[in-house]
Amino acid sequence: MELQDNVPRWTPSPNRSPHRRQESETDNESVTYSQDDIPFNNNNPTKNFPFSNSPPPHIATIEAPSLRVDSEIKRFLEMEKYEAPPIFREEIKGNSTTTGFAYEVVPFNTGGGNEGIYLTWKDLWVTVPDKKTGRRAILQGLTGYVQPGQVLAIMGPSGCGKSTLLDTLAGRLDSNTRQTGEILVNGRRQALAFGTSAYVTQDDTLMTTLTVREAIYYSAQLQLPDSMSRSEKKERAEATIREMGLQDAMNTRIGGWSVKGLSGGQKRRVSICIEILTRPKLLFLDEPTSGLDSAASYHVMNRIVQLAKQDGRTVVASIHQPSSEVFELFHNLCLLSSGRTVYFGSISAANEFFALNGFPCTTMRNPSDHYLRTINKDFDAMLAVVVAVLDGCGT
Ligand SMILES: Nc1ncnc2c1ncn2[C@@H]1O[C@H](COP(=O)(O)OP(=O)(O)OP(=O)(O)O)[C@@H](O)[C@H]1O
Repeated sequence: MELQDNVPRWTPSPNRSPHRRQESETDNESVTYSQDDIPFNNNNPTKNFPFSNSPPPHIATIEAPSLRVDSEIKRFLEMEKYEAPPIFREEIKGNSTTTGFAYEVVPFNTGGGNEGIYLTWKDLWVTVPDKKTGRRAILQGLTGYVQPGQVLAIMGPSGCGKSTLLDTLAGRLDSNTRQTGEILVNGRRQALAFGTSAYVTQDDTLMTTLTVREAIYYSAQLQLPDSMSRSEKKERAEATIREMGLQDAMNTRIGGWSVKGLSGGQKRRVSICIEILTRPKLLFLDEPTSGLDSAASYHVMNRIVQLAKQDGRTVVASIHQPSSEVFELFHNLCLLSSGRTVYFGSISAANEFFALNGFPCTTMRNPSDHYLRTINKDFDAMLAVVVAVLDGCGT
């Protein structure tokens, strides 16, 4: 199948769209789509899962998904269109044999001062032991970047590899995993210097008997360097509490299952506070909004985005199912499915990308719901059974 230059590799051509198949079996007819042509269809659930491994007959003509980076990142990665800083061009000259685009395209600052962190990864593979096949790939050739002042959201169905990608980038993989590919910090293969990054895990492991003030103060005393005086550490702790909007809860006990204390959202913010006390330039957040209602999620994410913008921090966050409001806070989106990149690019271009590929998001729909539902194939087997049963009943 011939592909147009500017469309992603896995794009089904309009002539081979499943929707067109339903309407006509002749390949020469031209078909146009409106937004309403391709809604999620409860009467025909199979229509909703274009990335099925074994699609039902009427969508069998879709190309097998060779999921790669989207056209947006490809555009970004084209050197001639990218105004690279001089030092960056020198780097490329010195590596003329380098073919990977992470080297060639990502703007970075090589200064060692207070500049932010440009993190890029290229052709990242992670495998784990597997009884049947020896090893199983859980990340398959991922490529992407995140830059200072921006928040990258890693999204995808459960088990697609979000936490694994986060762990890989943060250098926290389990010992039974194997990793290949490149991770570059400011354009170079180097380990993150001590104190430059922080990782907020999914679980809030906090001392339930402490108040917010105590938890953050003690953490500041323990984490901050000896070169800082006691009062400077106290000042830093207070500033951080304010940054995360916890000043009104300063004297509230954290609490747990037996003693009521902070709300779930406040606990998340205390966990984040503790990790950002040292002012890390790079922040990894695993599901920062898990267990939070949409208002609390918005509050937490909004604070994080503000912190990224105001201090030029680089933030990578895995996130399950953000509301529209939360989704719009992010700068870039890395959408994964079964360990592969489905989409990598700006939040604003994601809609165009899905529409271009025959799955436009209707205006009233939450875009993140739409993308996740479009790429999720976990329940295809069940849906195929349902369709077969319905067919058997003559419905
Ligand atoms: N160390 C490991 N050994 C074996 N399998 C692993 C390991 N780490 C991850 N996996 C598997 O890799 C897949 C991806 O896991 P991961 O936790 O990254 O997914 P996720 O997208 O974060 O999921 P969720 O949204 O449910 O938290 C899963 O099938 C998981 O079982």
